[in-house]
Amino acid sequence: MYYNHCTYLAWVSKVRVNTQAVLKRAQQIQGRNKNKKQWQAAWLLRAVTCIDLTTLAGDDTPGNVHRLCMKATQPVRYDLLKSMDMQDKGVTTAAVCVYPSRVADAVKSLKAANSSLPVASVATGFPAGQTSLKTRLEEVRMAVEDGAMEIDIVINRTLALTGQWEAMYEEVCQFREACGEAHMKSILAIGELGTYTNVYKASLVAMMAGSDFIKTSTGKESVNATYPVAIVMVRAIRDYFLKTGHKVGFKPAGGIRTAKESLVWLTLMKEELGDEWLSPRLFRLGASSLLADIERQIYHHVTGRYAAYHQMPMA
Ligand SMILES: O=C[C@H](O)COP(=O)(O)O
Repeated sequence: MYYNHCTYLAWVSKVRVNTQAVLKRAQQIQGRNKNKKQWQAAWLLRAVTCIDLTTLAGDDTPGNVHRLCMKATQPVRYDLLKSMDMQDKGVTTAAVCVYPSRVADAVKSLKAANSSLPVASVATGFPAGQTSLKTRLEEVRMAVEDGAMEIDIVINRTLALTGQWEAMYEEVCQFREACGEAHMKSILAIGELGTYTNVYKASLVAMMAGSDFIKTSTGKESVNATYPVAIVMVRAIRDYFLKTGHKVGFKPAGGIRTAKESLVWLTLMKEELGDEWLSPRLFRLGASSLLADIERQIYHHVTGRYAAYHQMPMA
């Protein structure tokens, strides 16, 4: 057990979220992105280092996973990095993220490239989580066995929506155990949780059960990473830290496509949780199509012109 049962149940049952305050704060944060132009490239590079570069498609093959891995190891064109004197700083994304059946391909590609980038894998019946517990646990173990160092589990929304928080806690504890040494990120699938109060409660339960990160979405729900939901989740992280001393990371994911959005996410982390949450140890951006726009903005910063997407290697 990661947390005293009775204390945690009492805490979860008392939770109430003030929706108006959350919406107001989210609005403020979006207007707060006033990074000075000369610092923007540095912030964009910071965003790159926090990306879990993702492919989660039915037509994933060893070939496109290999390209993804190569892009993750060299996410920004060498000439652009050189112009910013960053070519020797080892700029990579934080991880690559793939389906369990593609973990071995990603591990092989990164190893061949002499890269120590971690492979993350979604598991536990991603995205819906509607398979037997036995199957979900086995999936985690197999992904770890294939070399995944990070596992993105999906929580059981049925348990959350029916208020079975203790049962959810027990399940996530079992996922934690199945992960072994691998880091565990718990995906709440906020688009299916109904209320902000449920989002806060699910965040608490996931953290109490030993999650290293809590993550907004699978990218497959109709509502994914929104700023109001992020406020609720990062406040839960802050409250949990103040109460227990444990620092849990945050991963917004799903529908994040533009450099501008990545800057808002960084601002949100800095203002709500502080500078320590601005590094890949405690912050990730889960995204399949964000890097191209960031690289274009960096190109613009360096050259004063915008590049066409085809001028950037696959992102
Ligand atoms: O975990 C990552 C998400 O699945 C990525 O979603 P996205 O394809 O909308 O960027």
